[in-house]
Amino acid sequence: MGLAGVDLRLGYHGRRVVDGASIGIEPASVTALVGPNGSGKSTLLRALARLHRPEDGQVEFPDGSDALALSAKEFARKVTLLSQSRPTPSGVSVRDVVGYGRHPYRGRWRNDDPDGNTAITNAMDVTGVTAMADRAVDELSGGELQRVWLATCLAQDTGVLLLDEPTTFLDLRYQIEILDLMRDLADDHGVAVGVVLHDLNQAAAVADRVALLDRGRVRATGTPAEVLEAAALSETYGIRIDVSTDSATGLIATQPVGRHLQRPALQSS
Ligand SMILES: Nc1ncnc2c1ncn2[C@@H]1O[C@H](COP(=O)(O)OP(=O)(O)OP(=O)(O)O)[C@@H](O)[C@H]1O
Repeated sequence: MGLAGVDLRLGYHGRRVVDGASIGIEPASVTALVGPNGSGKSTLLRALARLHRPEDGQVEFPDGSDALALSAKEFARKVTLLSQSRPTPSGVSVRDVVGYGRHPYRGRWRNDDPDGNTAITNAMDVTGVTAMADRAVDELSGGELQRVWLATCLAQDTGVLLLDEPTTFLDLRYQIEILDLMRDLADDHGVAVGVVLHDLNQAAAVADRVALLDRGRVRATGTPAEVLEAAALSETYGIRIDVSTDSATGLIATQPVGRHLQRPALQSS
């Protein structure tokens, strides 16, 4: 299961912010969306998740079927989005919030969802929130809450997982764990992962494919080595960005260059 946006035109109150963007979120693969603030990454991801209605263009599954034609429940069994801003419910336990992820499987009866408890337990386990299962979500730190929302998405058990800046608020350990988790989901479970990342080095490390957005258009798509290229990045972000390849790992490393790097102490080292 994957998902594609084809020639999407998206805007707010008549102002066009994404103009003819096409992007494929492939199964068993991680696709990273990168680009400057305001380039349209979140809007594009929200359109793929059907939370932003396109003015033009299609959202479709790999067989060409129209994702906009499914019922809300059918769509929610296939695609989920970890978005940047979700209102935090007050007085609701972590376990119950993670259980929200099961809504597409629940009907009128209690035992409509035989896989529910296992899905909830697994999702809490891999995101490291099991120990806080009985705490109220409005008492959690930003990073803890971020992991609970991720667990909610995982409990939804979809073939397409869209993540908008999932490492924001997280300490280094959980940033790395979430990148690891994305790879595991793609490699071991065939999930199509689409993720907005600001850290280009994280994008280079985790993604199979990168899409570089620039003022509402997809400027380049391809492997990290093809897309994370010094001239294109420097022009897109409006600062000098050096790019190198680690000879041992083959990983792309990007280094934005500012005056703070030109201090004598750094230059002599
Ligand atoms: N709810 C909204 N109403 C009006 N304009 C919006 C709204 N949300 C986003 N925009 C505008 O749409 C454009 C694209 O925003 P979007 O959030 O998609 O960019 P982004 O690349 O995700 O940015 P960032 O890196 O800052 O999160 C911006 O100019 C933004 O001001």
